[in-house]
Amino acid sequence: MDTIFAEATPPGRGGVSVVRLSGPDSHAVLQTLVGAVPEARRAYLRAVRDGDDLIDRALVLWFPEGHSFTGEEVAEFHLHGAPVISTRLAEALLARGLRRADAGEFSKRAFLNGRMDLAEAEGLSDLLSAETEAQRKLAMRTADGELGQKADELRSKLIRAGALVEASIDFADEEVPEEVPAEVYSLIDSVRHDISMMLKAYPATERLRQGYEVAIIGPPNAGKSSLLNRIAQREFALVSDIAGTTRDILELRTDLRGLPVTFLDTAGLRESADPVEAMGVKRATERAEQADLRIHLSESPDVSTLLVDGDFVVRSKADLGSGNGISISSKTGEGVAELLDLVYDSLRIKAADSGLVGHRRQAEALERARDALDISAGTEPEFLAEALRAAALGLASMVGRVGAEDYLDEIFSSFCIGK
Ligand SMILES: Nc1nc2c(ncn2[C@@H]2O[C@H](COP(=O)(O)OP(=O)(O)OP(=O)(O)O)[C@@H](O)[C@H]2O)c(=O)[nH]1
Ligand SMILES: [K+]
Ligand SMILES: [Mg+2]
Repeated sequence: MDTIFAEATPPGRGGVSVVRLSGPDSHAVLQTLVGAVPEARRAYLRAVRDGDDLIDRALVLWFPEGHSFTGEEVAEFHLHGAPVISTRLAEALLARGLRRADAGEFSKRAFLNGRMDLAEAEGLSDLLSAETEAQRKLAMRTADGELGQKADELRSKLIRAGALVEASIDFADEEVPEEVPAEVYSLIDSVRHDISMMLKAYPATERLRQGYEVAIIGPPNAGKSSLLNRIAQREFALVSDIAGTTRDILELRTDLRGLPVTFLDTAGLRESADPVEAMGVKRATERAEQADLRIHLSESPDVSTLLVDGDFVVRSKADLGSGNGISISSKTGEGVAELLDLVYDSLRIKAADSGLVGHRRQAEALERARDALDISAGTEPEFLAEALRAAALGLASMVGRVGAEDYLDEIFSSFCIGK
């Protein structure tokens, strides 16, 4: 392993800028730059010098091997937050043979050194990209190792069941038939139950992690773009009295009381001779079908073919006249807050079904464990033992204890530089 470094704080001016080093040369390089290396894991104010040049007076931390984020020797410089200072330090580090870290390389080293499992790394990546409170909570649980703990709990049950089965094989002789103790089946049942609960919650967890989509659809001139602008509280989409104004899908990312919700403004739905508008209508239809919810907006609500249970049928331009059902006016703002309440309530119910497994990779590993445990009573002990081993392997791969190689690049490249 070589020694890497990166600015851990975002580039630009700020109060403090943190530069982090990791690898076997960290101690030696730190010593050259600051003289006496600080006591482990304590912040010391030190003059950072490259020869005669005083680069900065900075807080310096030293983490010995085995006691750091990456598991390697790590040093941190908390510099004054001016880009010229971190650039000057980078120059001094490059001159001493250190290399700039790739995106996610610190975390990848932490994984390779057993400082975190793969699910924790995925959680960390989610945490860094979380935009709302609900996403933060979800990511924090995974980053904190909850999934790994769960996997260990289930694996130890399978290992116990496996040991009981092996014992029954060893003790069986020619005359006495092999008898699998009842405890084996109760252990398998309990693991199967927990796995199926986790898999059941997977789609809801994945949705919450990625964020929800709410499509605003309806005929041309219904006021869809006007509603989007009301929600955005700014002139985001083009509005005009010409039918067919919106063609592309516009995405408005919002934080709806802690839930990640992207509202989609779409082309007005109608048969159009204009090929460009027709493309817009096709896109609108396809995207609306995939959305978590649809707001069917029109001046005189009628049932659209895209209506799905749980959608909202909403009358627009309430300032121009009254009618039944949910109605809004994007001109006066009437009814918009109430509509957002309804959307929030509906998505909150979906979010409440979420669990811990929110990545396809994790779910697929869990499915392998589930499938391996699909065994009927009276299965030969040898087969049973093999099935238990396969299921334990599925759980181990869920947290990357085995078979992680294929995913490393994909997972860690999504991190930022310096993480
Ligand atoms: N009085 C009134 N007029 C509205 C309201 N909402 C939208 N309008 C008007 O209705 C017309 C169409 O509004 P848009 O928001 O462009 O409608 P749209 O559904 O996005 O239309 P397309 O993109 O063409 O499908 C514009 O002239 C808006 O000013 C409303 O609440 N009250
Ligand atoms: K319009
Ligand atoms: Mg529009």
